[in-house]
Amino acid sequence: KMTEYTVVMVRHGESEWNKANKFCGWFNADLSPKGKEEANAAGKALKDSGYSFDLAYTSVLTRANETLDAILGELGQKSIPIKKSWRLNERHYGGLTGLNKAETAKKYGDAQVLTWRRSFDVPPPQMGSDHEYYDIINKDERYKDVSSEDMPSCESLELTIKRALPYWSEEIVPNIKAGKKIIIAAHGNSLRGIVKYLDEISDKDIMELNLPTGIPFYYKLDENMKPIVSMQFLGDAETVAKAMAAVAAQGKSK
Ligand SMILES: O=C(O)[C@H](O)COP(=O)(O)O
Repeated sequence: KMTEYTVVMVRHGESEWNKANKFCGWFNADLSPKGKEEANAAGKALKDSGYSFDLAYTSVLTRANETLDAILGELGQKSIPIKKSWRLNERHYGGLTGLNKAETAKKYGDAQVLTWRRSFDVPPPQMGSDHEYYDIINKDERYKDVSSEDMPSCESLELTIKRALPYWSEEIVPNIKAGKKIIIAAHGNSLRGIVKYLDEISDKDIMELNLPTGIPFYYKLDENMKPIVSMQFLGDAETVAKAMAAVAAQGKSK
């Protein structure tokens, strides 16, 4: 029989800054009440489908951590090991952090905002040390072990992939291959990076992918980590499509 590994991924539930339609990135926004419900529902959906996990991965951002906790709570699996890494963080939104996405589109145009949000290699403007959120992010204890070379001031998807993939390949993959059942609770763009890599999506086609909040999806991978089954959401197709379209629309002026 062919070796087959299942890995589950989930973008955190709606955050307070998703709700306010603000560029968030490395700002540590909390889950909104709706986001907490989404996280619980994600856990229930996984439970109903018979999932259990041996090991969980998440970023160092509270919205992803709390989503994971809610899921593991629903599964009755709060005691499995949880590994956190800044390498699974959302992409760093640089100078855009804290700006309203629709207002930014009004000011700079929908095309510019689409480039900032979804292009492969165009980073947003840098976050300077005079930025409102610079100290809050850069002096945060959770980054005390991140070297100054690794600490971003803005990230394109390409740069996000460059720091997320080593964690996937060197930390997560060996545990998948060891037979551990794994869940990764992370972010729209860090997960888009992993998905792009797994499915070999082109730099152009990845622009179209908008991950919804709080809906788990799974991959089935062969022994070379090539997808046998790609990105299957635990939710009906129409709900998923609507949630994806809503994410895409966040960056439009109206
Ligand atoms: O960081 C953010 O603002 C969101 O979590 C992801 O944003 P995006 O969908 O605009 O890339």
